Amino acid sequence: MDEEDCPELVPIEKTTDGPSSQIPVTIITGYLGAGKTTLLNYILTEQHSKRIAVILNEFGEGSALEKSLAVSQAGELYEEWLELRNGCLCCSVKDNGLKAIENLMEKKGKFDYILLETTGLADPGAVASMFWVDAELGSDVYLDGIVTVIDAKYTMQQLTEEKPDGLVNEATRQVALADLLIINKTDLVSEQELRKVRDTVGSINGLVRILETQKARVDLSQVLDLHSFDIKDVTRLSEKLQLVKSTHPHLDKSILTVTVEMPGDVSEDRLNLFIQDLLWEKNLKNKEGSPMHVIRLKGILSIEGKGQRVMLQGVHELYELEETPEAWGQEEPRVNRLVFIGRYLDRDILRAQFTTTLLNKEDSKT
Ligand SMILES: Nc1nc2c(ncn2[C@@H]2O[C@H](COP(=O)(O)OP(=O)(O)OP(=O)(O)O)[C@@H](O)[C@H]2O)c(=O)[nH]1
Ligand SMILES: [Zn+2]
Repeated sequence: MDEEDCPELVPIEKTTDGPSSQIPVTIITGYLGAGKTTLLNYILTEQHSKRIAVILNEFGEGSALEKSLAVSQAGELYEEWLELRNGCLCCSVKDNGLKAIENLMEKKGKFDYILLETTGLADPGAVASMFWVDAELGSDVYLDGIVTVIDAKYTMQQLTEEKPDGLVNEATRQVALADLLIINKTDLVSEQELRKVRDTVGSINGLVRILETQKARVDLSQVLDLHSFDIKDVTRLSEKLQLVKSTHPHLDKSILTVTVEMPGDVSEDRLNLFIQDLLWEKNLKNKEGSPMHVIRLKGILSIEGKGQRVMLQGVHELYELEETPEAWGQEEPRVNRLVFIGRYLDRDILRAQFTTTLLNKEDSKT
């Protein structure tokens, strides 16, 4: 096999006994200056009963915590964790936060939630993927969700920014990967501008839940414990996937959401081939000949020989199929629902291609 073409990625087998014994991590992402640190400072200073550990990518100007933390500022990387009055822990790092999480785990027992801020230009997919592939980290923590903060005033400009290499820009990637989207700085725009932002981000990511804020003042319960990647709440996921509609592009060359729904059972082998063709080989093309580029993939599947619903999760080239505790009912029609978020996606072609994973009568005879 040609090693160059084929990434060394395999579907992940879960080795732990589920998320219950692990600490949830929420990734907070968003373009430069959108309000990520404001959100985290708000959470840190707010009274709540949770013991949250926060990893800031670095302290911005005028941060409420800046003064107290200057004391522990040693070198490039703050190794020191500051314990706040409300029981939270805080540190700041300059590189990606995974090292910080590893160090943090030495303080296990002192906190029950981790919030990780990425830098404004980070690809949250890359950060998210690390939780999946880093087995050592993965046994201590699990990814709860990706929260993207956007700036109501500048987001349209950021989403349309052209990258010289023709790649998807960071702002769009962050919106595409979000499980929760916070439209911040609503004080700076009119109701009309806000509606445009809402419609545009909704056209990119048809799955995302949207909140609107000033100074990132959110209800914490809407941000934490989303269970976006695990099988904790399959019923809700199934219902949610039923409601998601394919979207129409609002911006040139934009990313959009495509949904495919098909009754029947799929063959697990053919399903893996379909996903790998799409995510790894990238040999599915749209009508114009551009290779489809999937950023986020989610689904509930009915796999041959399995009594339980199977959940599909994908971020960039990584994906996972996991059997859920929820069984198909006796009389219930078995149906597959998939949601794709990405660029150059063509619904008809995806549907046609997905059909090849379905079992027909011939198959079931053999
Ligand atoms: N007008 C207005 N300004 C806000 C709001 N929320 C945050 N800001 C300001 O926006 C600036 C950037 O906020 P940060 O929280 O540092 O943004 P960030 O996303 O962490 O920025 P980077 O880490 O540098 O990418 C700060 O000066 C905030 O005070 C808001 O709702 N309205
Ligand atoms: Zn920040």
